[in-house]
Amino acid sequence: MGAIKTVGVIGGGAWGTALALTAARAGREVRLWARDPGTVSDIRSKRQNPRYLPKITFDEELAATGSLDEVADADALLLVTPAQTTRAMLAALKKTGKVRGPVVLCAKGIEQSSGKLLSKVLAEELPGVEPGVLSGPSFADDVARGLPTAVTVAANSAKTALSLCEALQSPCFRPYASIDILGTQIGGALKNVLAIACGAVVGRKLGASAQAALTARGFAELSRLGTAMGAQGETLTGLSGLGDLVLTCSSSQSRNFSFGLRLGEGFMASELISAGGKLAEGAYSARVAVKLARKHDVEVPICETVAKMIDEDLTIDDALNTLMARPLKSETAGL
Ligand SMILES: NC(=O)C1=CN([C@@H]2O[C@H](COP(=O)(O)OP(=O)(O)OC[C@H]3O[C@@H](n4cnc5c(N)ncnc54)[C@H](O)[C@@H]3O)[C@@H](O)[C@H]2O)C=CC1
Ligand SMILES: O=C(CO)COP(=O)(O)O
Repeated sequence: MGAIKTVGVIGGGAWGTALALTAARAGREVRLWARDPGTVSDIRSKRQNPRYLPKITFDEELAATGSLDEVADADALLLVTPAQTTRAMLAALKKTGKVRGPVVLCAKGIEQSSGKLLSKVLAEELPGVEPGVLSGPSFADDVARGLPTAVTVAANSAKTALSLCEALQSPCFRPYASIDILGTQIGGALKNVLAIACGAVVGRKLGASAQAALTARGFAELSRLGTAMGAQGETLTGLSGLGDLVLTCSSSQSRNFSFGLRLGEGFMASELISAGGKLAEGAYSARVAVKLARKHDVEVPICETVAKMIDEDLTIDDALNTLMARPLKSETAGL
């Protein structure tokens, strides 16, 4: 593929808008598709997305539109709608008949109905289109404000990964190229589930030691599943794995961590989910992550506990008892 001059961003939420700004700062011509007409008009007329990025006014002018046709033929597309909408969005893109560049998956999750990674969903819906994955420790608000951020950008070929990195690089945004598409997706999907557990521990005031233990044991789960599925070790310890896990497990800026905080404070998951509120992808990925782990014969007790808190309203105290009462395990091989 040649140099990327135009970037189409699909999704006018916090992350889609932040990535559109990133591509604009990198000198690309950017077209941003948003489902909500109010978002399109706010971005066009006020240079703001008040619903998803409150109190931020952009220096950059973004060409926002409600028409997928106007975006689909860009040199590269960033797909930035929630993970569970990926298949429908790809089908809608296919209908335009215009997709020609790589499609970079920016959502963090696993398809609930099939247990498939989003790259597999892409291969099924738009066969022949080059896949990409963008993931790593990056809060949309930080990125939109131009704070320094580094992420992993993976593609099947080094050439495509590098050209995507060049298309997005700016003084405040540093992408690292990778050819590990699979591994780059696993960290993003699992860290959201693990961040819910860390938030719950903090919400229940169980202390910083418990939070650190959970983050480290969470990383063991992410690594075991990633390794079993074929991820590269450097990916799991890199930005999209350990990097994003550390960020999300330690900050109430994370929506997944905040969802967990509420669970720790005594709210039931069913109450929180029925009240709507901000997107917490981990609530949708927990059960399917457990199923994926079973398929690969891997133990993921923290993810399993989060899945029970979400699907069965297991309380934080019962969750803690379940984890602490597990049979003793060795931390190292050979014991
Ligand atoms: N916000 C962040 O800091 C980051 C988010 N992500 C990931 O990006 C993905 C999107 O997250 P955000 O933009 O933050 O969420 P958001 O809640 O801010 O925005 C979601 C956007 O998707 C649109 N949307 C919802 N359902 C839709 C559907 N059925 N069809 C089409 N559009 C639909 C909404 O209108 C909204 O524009 C998630 O998977 C998230 O994990 C990744 C890195 C950072
Ligand atoms: O993925 C993110 C940071 O890397 C954003 O995390 P939350 O979706 O939990 O807010």
